[in-house]
Amino acid sequence: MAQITLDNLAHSYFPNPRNEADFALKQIDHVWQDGGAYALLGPSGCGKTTLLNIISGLLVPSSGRILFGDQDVTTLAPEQRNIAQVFQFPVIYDTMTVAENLAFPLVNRKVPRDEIEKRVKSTIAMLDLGDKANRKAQGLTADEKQKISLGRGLVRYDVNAILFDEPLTVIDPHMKWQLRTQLKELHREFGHTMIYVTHDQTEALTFADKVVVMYEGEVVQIGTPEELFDEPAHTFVGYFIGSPGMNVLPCEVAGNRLRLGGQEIVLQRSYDSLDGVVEMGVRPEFVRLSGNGEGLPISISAVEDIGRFKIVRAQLDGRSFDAVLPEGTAVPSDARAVIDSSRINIYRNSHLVRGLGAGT
Ligand SMILES: Nc1ncnc2c1ncn2[C@@H]1O[C@H](COP(=O)(O)OP(=O)(O)OP(=O)(O)O)[C@@H](O)[C@H]1O
Repeated sequence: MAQITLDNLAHSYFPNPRNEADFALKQIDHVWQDGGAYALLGPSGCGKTTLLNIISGLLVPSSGRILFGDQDVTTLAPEQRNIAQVFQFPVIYDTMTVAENLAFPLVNRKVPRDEIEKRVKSTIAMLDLGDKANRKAQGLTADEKQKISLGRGLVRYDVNAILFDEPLTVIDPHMKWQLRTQLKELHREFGHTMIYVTHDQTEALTFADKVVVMYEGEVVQIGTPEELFDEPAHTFVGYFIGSPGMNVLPCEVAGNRLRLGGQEIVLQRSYDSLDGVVEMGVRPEFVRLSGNGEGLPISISAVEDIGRFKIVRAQLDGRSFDAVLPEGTAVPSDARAVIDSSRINIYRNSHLVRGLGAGT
């Protein structure tokens, strides 16, 4: 296992990139700690696969270096990097049995026979493929084939890292949860460095200790699930994480005063004068509704009862604005929105501004 360092990395698929937009991966500096469980999360086209392929060696970056420990591996081929990779679709041998498929990466590396037997047996048990061990892969379902693919990554124990590229896409929803939990347990037990690419926030947040959020070729935040929820570093993270996402509204900020919806809110922190586009962000979970005239005027367009909570869809200052209310909370007919000021984040040009100290 190894720490993986991305040093000044950037990649363009164009031979002569002319501007930022020509880069699928803008400049990235990042260290993946040895033994960490990371998720690489972002929408389609943000550069996740490009980054993963650079780490695995399928792609040589246009600039920058990649290090495993102290070794510069930037130009090394995938087979020289000692990495296991699991792709979106099964990569297995149809004519081999399940057990033979799992043994294959170990046989290739000349692992002793009794060790191979032990590893294959425990991988089969973990993936619940016991009754299929001696069946040819050919006749198995897509789910089962993908489980073998996962197994071929997990059966190896001496790898620098295991990379997963949307590995559960073809897996049945119920099984997804089960496999994710198993991956997490495995990580706890063996401590491999794992990098898991997904565009699904639930997958990322349940699997990873640290989530790396990408947007338009850039890493916009690296944090624990809690950090991404409490203090999104970029408005995109606010939208993308959480369901519904964070409310983001243009506003004016002076010192510790925020003006929104024709009213003033006293903030907990104070801000120097902010130029550019200034916005406030607050999670719908930190908004309550009042029926006594307190709070900001809103107009409610829908109330969705989800069971354990209600989502109130509204407009505030001409922008969409959501509130999440606990089960059983009444929605007043002339409701106004009361925002927990300690949970307001301030953004300048989409990036979080931290502000100073507690407000007065
Ligand atoms: N081989 C290629 N040649 C040219 N452009 C490419 C190539 N592969 C990817 N791109 C472009 O690079 C950008 C990043 O793509 P990438 O596949 O890394 O994103 P992604 O986040 O993995 O998306 P998805 O979730 O859809 O796989 C996209 O604009 C894509 O069109």
